[in-house]
Amino acid sequence: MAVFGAAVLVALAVTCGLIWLRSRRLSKEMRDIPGTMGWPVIGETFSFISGFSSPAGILSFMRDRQRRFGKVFKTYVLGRMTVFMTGREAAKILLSGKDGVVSLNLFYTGKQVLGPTSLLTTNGDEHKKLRRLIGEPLSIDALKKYFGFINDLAVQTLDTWLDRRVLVLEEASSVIIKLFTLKVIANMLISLEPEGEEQEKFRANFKFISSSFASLPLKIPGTAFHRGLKARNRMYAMLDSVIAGRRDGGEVRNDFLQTLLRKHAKDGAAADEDGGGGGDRDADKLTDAQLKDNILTLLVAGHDTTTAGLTWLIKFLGENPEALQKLREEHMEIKERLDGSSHLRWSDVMNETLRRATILPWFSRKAAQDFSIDGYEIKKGTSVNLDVVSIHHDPSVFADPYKFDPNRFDETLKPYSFLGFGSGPRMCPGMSLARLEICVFIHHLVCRYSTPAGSQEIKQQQLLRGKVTRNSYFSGKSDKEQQPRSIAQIFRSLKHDHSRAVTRHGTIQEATQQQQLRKGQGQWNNNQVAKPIRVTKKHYARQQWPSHAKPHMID
Ligand code: HEM
Repeated sequence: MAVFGAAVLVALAVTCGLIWLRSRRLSKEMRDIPGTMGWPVIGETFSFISGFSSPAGILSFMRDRQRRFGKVFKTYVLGRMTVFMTGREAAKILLSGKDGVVSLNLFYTGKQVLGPTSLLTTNGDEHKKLRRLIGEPLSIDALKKYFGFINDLAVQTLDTWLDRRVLVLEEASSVIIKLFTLKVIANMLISLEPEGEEQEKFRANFKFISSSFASLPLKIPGTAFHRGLKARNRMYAMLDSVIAGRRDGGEVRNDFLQTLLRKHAKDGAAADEDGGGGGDRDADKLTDAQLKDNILTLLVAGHDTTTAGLTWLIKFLGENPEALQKLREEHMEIKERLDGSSHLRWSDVMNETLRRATILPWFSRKAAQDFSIDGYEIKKGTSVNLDVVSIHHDPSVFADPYKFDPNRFDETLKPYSFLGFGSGPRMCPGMSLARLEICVFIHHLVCRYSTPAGSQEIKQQQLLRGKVTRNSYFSGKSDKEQQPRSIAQIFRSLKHDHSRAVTRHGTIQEATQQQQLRKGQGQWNNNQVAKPIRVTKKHYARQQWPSHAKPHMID
């Protein structure tokens, strides 16, 4: 076993060394681009991680280098020579997709887990075709039918907080993921029931898949990558059986999978794994392999991001009572009008959250051809990253950029200045679903947890008294016993806890990435997003908290 371990370590060291040498050669070829490669093999990875972990987040790493080298600089981080660039002009070149200048740059582990026909592993015409075929069931109109399910689940999830005296932001995030975002997306894609054995199996497999995405590329039993691939196989077996059930005519559901199965059946029959045999007409149909790869892709890309968006939104609202009050007034009005068929219209607060939090801090691409930017030549094959955090905090576009000010979205923004959902051919196809989920959740949050009129000072008894049940909410009853809960109190504790987390570890996202590094899972994918840090019942019982997630007792 020890010999085997040593052999793996030697192989890893040799691979890292070779990658480093290749990167040095590339760096020499691009000697005009300012920047530093840092230490041999490690490069600037430690500064990158420590910048990431600072209160200012990745912005501190970027700002420091932008001051020294300018808007385009090279560095060696996370096992790659990479060129960071920022600004609206760079965004236009990298995101507009014009002339196929760049392609998406996913880590090896991500590619293997998501499969060769995922939206995230394809480029060019193949990618364009997939976007077209998959995008339709994610349009606003197509999503209307999920409103009822999302609405019920939001209410149920919020019910779990009703009797709490303490809410830790990381825990809130974990509840949101477990009870809301993951269930919404699994139900919307394949009608997975929110409770039961199948849901449990699905969640367990999904957890392995999620963590393998950002692991070391070792396909050895016991490693996160190996576990992830195994879980992927189990997930695909489950999808195969669901697909077979639908085709046998046993089950007809009103979900994403059914829409695609109906649309992409070959002459009324099933599409084959090979995707061939049907002539030109079938070139525009999805194969089963494409269907499965992309269901998994939507799951992976769709639930962590939405969870992070919701968590940050809760944090910012807690810190900005004025915005919270305005939002509450707006949503109380919506609530008056809500008759099951109205839609929620609200976006500024969410856009401002996505600007300040910048859930995907940089977008990773690979130069598909030589191109120039700001007078610098970028060679084909170079890893290039668009630093979105700096764009979102550019004072020439966003005055007082660190202020949480939803009103700034009342003005028309300059092109490529807000990239919360990206832009161009890779713009987020799940944007409408994410907006719907967040909007419905926040609607119930601000309507049900209230600050007593005219007072920001909430008494503990008010917080603990009474319970707003789902029925009483929908029946419109609002007697004192049913409206006493204070969102301000909860937010105050969230703010307290999160400011600690931010001070010690940067952001929720970074804290998680650090955890993964500590666990030896090494590198992460650039597109990785926030994961909850678990605070379990045991922690409460023993009063032992993960150091960055100590809860604040309200009383
Ligand atoms: C608040 C929630 C979300 C945020 C902030 C977000 C953000 C983004 C951003 C910035 C991109 C572009 C990345 C790039 O250009 O490299 C993207 C792409 C993507 N998103 Fe989202 N997203 C969210 C929710 C969702 C949901 C709910 C889904 C699935 C239903 C989803 C699926 C995807 C996919 C598949 C891509 C890749 C598209 C492609 O490469 O063509 N996202 N997302």
